[in-house]
Amino acid sequence: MQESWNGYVNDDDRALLKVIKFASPTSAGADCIDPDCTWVEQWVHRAGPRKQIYFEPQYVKAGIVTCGGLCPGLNDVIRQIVLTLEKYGVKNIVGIQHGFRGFFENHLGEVLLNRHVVQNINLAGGSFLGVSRGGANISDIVDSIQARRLDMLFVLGGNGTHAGANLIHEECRKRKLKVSIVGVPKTIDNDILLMDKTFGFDTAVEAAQRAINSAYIEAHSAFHGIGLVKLMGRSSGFITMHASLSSGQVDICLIPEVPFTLDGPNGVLRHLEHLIETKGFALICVAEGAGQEHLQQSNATDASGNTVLSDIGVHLQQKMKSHFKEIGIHSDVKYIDPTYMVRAVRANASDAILCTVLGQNAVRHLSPSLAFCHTNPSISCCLSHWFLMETCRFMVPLLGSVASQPAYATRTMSTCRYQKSSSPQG
Ligand SMILES: Nc1ncnc2c1ncn2[C@@H]1O[C@H](COP(=O)(O)OP(=O)(O)OP(=O)(O)O)[C@@H](O)[C@H]1O
Ligand SMILES: O=P(O)(O)OC[C@H]1O[C@](O)(CO)[C@@H](O)[C@@H]1O
Repeated sequence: MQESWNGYVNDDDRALLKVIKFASPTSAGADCIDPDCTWVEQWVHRAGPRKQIYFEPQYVKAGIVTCGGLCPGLNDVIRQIVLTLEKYGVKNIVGIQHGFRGFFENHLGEVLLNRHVVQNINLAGGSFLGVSRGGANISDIVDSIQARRLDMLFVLGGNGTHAGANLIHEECRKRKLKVSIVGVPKTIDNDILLMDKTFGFDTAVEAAQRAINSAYIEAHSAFHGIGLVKLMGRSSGFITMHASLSSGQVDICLIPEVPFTLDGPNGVLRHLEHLIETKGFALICVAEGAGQEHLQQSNATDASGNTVLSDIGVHLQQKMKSHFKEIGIHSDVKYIDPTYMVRAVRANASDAILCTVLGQNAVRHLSPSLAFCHTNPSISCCLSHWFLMETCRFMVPLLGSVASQPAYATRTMSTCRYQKSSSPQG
């Protein structure tokens, strides 16, 4: 007899990662593996509630950790993971404080989590558990996982965090520990090409509008005003581009993917002169990673090994001031750096929904066949399908950029949908 629809995802369900078959490498956005653009299907496990789960919820101890930089929506994901775990009957849920450091810095105790504790944490930005960079001593972390008797660990973070999560998973396998490591990709920069959109990005773009609008008003009101806004984006310009496009006020948008010259007939400074001559004012939006070639590099790295960037905003501000002084034209430069103001805010409605479904699906996939799959899963949404992807695929090489991925417009414009289920897993 045919089984009726029950709201569960079949373990053999798959989602297709890429849906366009390019006919030619010259087609817009084509990323072909050979000159014939041979079609390679990439199927991934579909995410969602499973009929059978591996763990006995009442005996499970689950941990949650947030690593890297802040991102709007972290609290929404933490909250939803806790609420969903509780729906399954898991009672022992703990938060690890301040990223991977919380595993072995003894003064950072576990935070007990339940629906009462997390009920309102989504009303604030930041991470309820705290974040940190550095401190990924894998062996110590796995010792700590063993000592704490964790059965599952939800790791929220970016490419560095996923590299760490992958190593933790491998170490657990080596020690034959039955610990399920689940990654939840987090990057405010939205530079994971496999996903429609990462949580926090939408909020950051929206929050950046205030800064852009203020810079516009300052520039517009001043005599020969030039407004300059610096936004986040270490190696990708998605926030800057989207914030500029949506504002409709930006004259010059500078992103890491597109090199530019400052001086000369095609330089930014010459174009500014033109804008001042013709419009009377100008507005520039720059991503923090743009134009690094114009600056002295320090070779310094942060605690996680990320390159510390030189300040392109301050550099542009100085260059513009001295340029207009040199050519004897008055200018009034107003510089706004709202970097942390767009990152520390609470998630907007669209990100809140994205985080809710991410949190739910991160918990839901723990079926017998997937709980300890060969490579640990990370949860994502692509072309409206929620899917599970090996965590290692979220590491550095898959990070995207505007220029290297012209197809980004379709990627960021498609939206994630979710199905509500009335089952306990729903
Ligand atoms: N290659 C790596 N292998 C193992 N652990 C890593 C690696 N890179 C970074 N980590 C660890 O992962 C954690 C977070 O890394 P990082 O600070 O680079 O942030 P991220 O996850 O990339 O997020 P963000 O997008 O905010 O930068 C840190 O504890 C760091 O030590
Ligand atoms: O100052 P922090 O906390 O190291 O974070 C800065 C970095 O974090 C990011 O926001 C990514 O999370 C980058 O865009 C930025 O370069």
